[in-house]
Amino acid sequence: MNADFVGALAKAARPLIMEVKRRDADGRDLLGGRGVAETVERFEAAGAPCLSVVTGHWFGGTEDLLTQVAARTELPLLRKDFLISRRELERSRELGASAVLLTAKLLPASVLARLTDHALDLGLTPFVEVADEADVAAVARGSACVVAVNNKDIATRERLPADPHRGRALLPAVRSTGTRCPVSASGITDPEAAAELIDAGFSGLLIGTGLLRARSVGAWCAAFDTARSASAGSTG
Ligand SMILES: O=P(O)(O)OC[C@@H](O)[C@@H](O)c1c[nH]c2ccccc12
Repeated sequence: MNADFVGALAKAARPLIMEVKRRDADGRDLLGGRGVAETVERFEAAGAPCLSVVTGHWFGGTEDLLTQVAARTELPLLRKDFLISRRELERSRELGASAVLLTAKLLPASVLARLTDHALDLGLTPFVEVADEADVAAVARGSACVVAVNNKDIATRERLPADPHRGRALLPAVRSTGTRCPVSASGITDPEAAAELIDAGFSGLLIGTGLLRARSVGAWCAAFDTARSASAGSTG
């Protein structure tokens, strides 16, 4: 269905991209015995505007996981994988993705630009992940992209703890790409910290582990809402 990913995120009451991921970087199960259908239902019930689906094998993902999620929801889907070719982007669209991960750290700038253009030609939103200023400098067609700061490092296969300050420090550079949609991704587990990132100026957050491990996604989101209204009250 390839629905509008950025539009859905922009109008969401809770701008949380909720992620379906089978395992963490150390191979520990994240679905907690739930099936894909139940996981999608939990996220939809909590008002997710869009979902991320990890098809990357580091995290126990497969293409079939995207097919399964796409069969169960109309929400716009981000395919999270280390995509490196035009063919993979075409395949992502066939499988039902609306947005595709392009990892700046992994791709030479010219390839990143070419894949960004190809994604846009296919009607897919480029979700460009950056981790430092050099990555940000390589972003092409920023105004048409989601630009997401990854708080973890792919060089260590995301096994080391996240650096939550990375996003704040990089935000001015991220904005200078022209993106309408700066996102903070990875390692966000606590609703108060999530609310602070929105306060700091991110338009969306991508959260996998924190929500998959939450006993109740609804309660996590309610705590997020409370933390946001508390900070809105304190700033006037
Ligand atoms: O589970 P976390 O810490 O909330 O992280 C989500 C997401 O950012 C992470 O899964 C991710 C970041 N970069 C990726 C690249 C491929 C697959 C997955 C990812």
